[in-house]
Amino acid sequence: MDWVSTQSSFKTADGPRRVTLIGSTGSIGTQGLDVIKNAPEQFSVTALSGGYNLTLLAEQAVTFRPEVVGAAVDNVDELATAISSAAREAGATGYAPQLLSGADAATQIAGYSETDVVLNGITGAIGLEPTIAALKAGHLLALANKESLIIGGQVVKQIAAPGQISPVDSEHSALAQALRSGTPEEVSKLIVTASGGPFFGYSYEQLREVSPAQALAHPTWDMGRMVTTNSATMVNKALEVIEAHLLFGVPLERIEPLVHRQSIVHSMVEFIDGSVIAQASPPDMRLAIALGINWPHRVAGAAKPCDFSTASSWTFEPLDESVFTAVKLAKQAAAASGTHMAVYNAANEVAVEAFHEGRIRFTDIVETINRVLDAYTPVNAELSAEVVLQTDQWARAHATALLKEKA
Ligand SMILES: NC(=O)C1=CN([C@@H]2O[C@H](COP(=O)(O)OP(=O)(O)OC[C@H]3O[C@@H](n4cnc5c(N)ncnc54)[C@H](OP(=O)(O)O)[C@@H]3O)[C@@H](O)[C@H]2O)C=CC1
Ligand SMILES: CC(=O)[C@@H](O)[C@H](O)COP(=O)(O)O
Ligand SMILES: [Mn+2]
Repeated sequence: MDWVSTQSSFKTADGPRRVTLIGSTGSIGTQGLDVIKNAPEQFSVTALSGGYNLTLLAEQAVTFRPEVVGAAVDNVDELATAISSAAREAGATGYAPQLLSGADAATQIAGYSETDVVLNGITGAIGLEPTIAALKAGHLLALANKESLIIGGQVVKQIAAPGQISPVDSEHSALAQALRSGTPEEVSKLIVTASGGPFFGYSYEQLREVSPAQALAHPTWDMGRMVTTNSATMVNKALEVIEAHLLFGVPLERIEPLVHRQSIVHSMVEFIDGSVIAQASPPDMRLAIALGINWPHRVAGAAKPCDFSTASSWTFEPLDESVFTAVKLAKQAAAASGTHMAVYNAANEVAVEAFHEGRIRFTDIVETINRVLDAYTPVNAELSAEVVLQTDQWARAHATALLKEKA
């Protein structure tokens, strides 16, 4: 527990927090704006960064009136036109934000100085540069984009001040809350719960035949395409085990996945006296987002609590690691070197796209990660963001070539 302080020693502004949202048009981003809309006395929006959904981004901009708006599109005029037309439709006048566009817009916006908190809700390795920019600018980083921490590893940890990252991933928010119950020396185990995804109980042979539509039918959460697919392969749980290790400094052998089909207990900490502290709430990311952007303080009414007035059951069962090998593979990769997880993640991102394009089977996703890791030899260079990004590029190219051979 060396890094995310359970009480947060990181100094944030007193009073209302100014929030920058990276990936504002996605699942995390839109729920983040919902949290802010419901607590206007606690938060304001400084900057919004989206990808390609300019209609939604422009609507958000006109509603929340941030100082800066950015999109991934190449031409800034497209963004300007979208905002003018959203303003006209809403009858809004006199709003002229600073506009940014292109591949670098999210990073520039994450580093924009006039803010207190950056919610990073982008998907994938492209979140690394915004994560680093937010940390270097001295902002609290409410981190949903787990990939940036996992691939950045020690590079990100060295840039972050103690308590500068607040977890938004539901399991890590739960762990951070449970860890408030004891000292680092008193922690014996982190238990990371998993819904089990849509294919819980499937054999390997059954998994070979599943379709993209089936993989996107998550039993409990409504999320973006990448994280939903990762839940189905258990790559999401694999990434989350490594994320917990990096956030809380607990050794990998003392972090375990546990299937909990209801997604109500979001994770648990076992202490040395045999006590287990769990965090429970119905599956609603607004709770973790609200706590993340307001860390370490709770936001009243952020989400509904469990309803214990009617009978319900919570179940817990081990993950079948003979069928779902992603967690074991990630633990091996994370132990191998500081860049193996960048390879793991990049190979996964390429394979997930190929699966959704109908080019490979579901079981080929983890198989591809395995094969790219097997082919990887770390470069003999000091670990840096550049080395991580070069490794990411190598792994993408290698995975792409492997999948071409397969076709
Ligand atoms: N959704 C959830 O409940 C949870 C998500 N997470 C994590 O949070 C992160 C976000 O997930 P989620 O919200 O589901 O993902 P989504 O796919 O719903 O959203 C991704 C966001 O990133 C934007 N984006 C895509 N490409 C670019 C680009 N090149 N430059 C800038 N922005 C870009 C998208 O913009 P646009 O749509 O405009 O193209 C969108 O705003 C992931 O790391 C995920 O693992 C963690 C826990 C729960
Ligand atoms: C909501 C959230 O944090 C997701 O990362 C969630 O954990 C996905 O569910 P799985 O447990 O199925 O991976
Ligand atoms: Mn999660």
